[in-house]
Amino acid sequence: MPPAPSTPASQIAHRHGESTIVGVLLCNLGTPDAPTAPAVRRYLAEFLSDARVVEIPRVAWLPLLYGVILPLRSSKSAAKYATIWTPEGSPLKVWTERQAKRLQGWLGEQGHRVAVEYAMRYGSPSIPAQLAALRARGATRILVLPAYPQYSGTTTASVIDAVSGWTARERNVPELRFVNRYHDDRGYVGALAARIERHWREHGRPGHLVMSFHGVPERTLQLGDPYHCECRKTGRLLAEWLNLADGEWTLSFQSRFGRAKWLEPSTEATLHKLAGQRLERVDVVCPGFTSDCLETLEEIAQEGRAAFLAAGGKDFHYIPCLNDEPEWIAALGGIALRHLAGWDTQSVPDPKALAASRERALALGAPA
Ligand SMILES: C=CC1=C(C)c2cc3[nH]c(cc4nc(cc5[nH]c(cc1n2)c(C)c5CCC(=O)O)C(CCC(=O)O)=C4C)c(C)c3C=C
Ligand SMILES: [Fe+2]
Ligand SMILES: [Fe+2]
Repeated sequence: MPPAPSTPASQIAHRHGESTIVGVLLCNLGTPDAPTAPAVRRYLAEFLSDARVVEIPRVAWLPLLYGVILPLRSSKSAAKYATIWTPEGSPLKVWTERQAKRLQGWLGEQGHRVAVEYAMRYGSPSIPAQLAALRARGATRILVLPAYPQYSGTTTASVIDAVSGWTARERNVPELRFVNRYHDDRGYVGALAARIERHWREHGRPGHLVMSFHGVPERTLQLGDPYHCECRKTGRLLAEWLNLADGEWTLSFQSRFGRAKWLEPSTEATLHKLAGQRLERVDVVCPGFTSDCLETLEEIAQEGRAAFLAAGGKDFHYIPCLNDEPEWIAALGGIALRHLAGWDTQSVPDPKALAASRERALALGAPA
């Protein structure tokens, strides 16, 4: 909070010397406030007018967005959201909020004094609002932790843009660090493997595992976006961890949008192909999504299942996302701590340790 203009200078100086804290901002994509056409329209308008997401010149794209896409898609999408909505709200928001709370708890248990908040790139609570909230809690150093394990210009870089937009308007900018990726983090891949193995202990192993990642236009790969390579690496590491042979798993890309060519193979085509192979069962996991959301619960668990069964597939299991699994919270904590290295996050010092260090200092002749 900036001091009120009338605050005496002596008090301002005092406030600037107040104790500080390290903040962590867990940033996810965002989701509508309600499963209704107007709320979905507001959300999609903000999301799809981000030039990081749709890389088409604004003069060509905005008339198409406002004239065709929003009028057609908002109510169709709202009907899909209605099928996954929970009493507490949109699953993406519910899980992200829970992850932030659990991460705060985990870091506290490890003896770290850190303020954790969550934010949404589109919709609420916004990144600027939550950076301001961390500031209000006394954070002078902030780690920005996107909920995306694989870096993409369409997602991770857009979070960085939003943070930069906020700092451009601030006078006393906190120290900032960004986590750009953790696609090959042992904690993350291990938490995914634990999630899948638990499913297999309860239900047996499937004939085939599909790892479905959110797609992006193929052009982004040609332009140097590392997303495709990072998805492939996550897939390979996960398959190794699960001891899957080459023919036992497929990596695919879902959520195609628009007419351009997107990364392949598509999840839809992959499920269609597998349905024809007389396998006992196919499981689908979505490793790029750390929280269940519309893309996993509706597109995969509902639409994907229906398409697979309609094409002659026998049995389909959707394996839920990491959500608030304890292994995942510990992995997130490990990722945060590695990026916080050198920033003092220790809890209020133990009075005994303080007294002992004062004794040592006095013995060395330091002033009391
Ligand atoms: C228009 C192009 C899109 C790109 C590029 C894109 C990349 C991308 N998205 C995610 C994660 C999520 N996307 C979600 C929903 C969603 N995505 C797009 C479009 C693009 N995404 C749309 C239009 C929508 C909205 C839903 C719809 O109308 O179909 C979600 C779920 C949000 C929720 O509320 O549950 C997530 C999560 C990633 C990781 C990514 C690039 C790597
Ligand atoms: Fe998306
Ligand atoms: Fe989708």
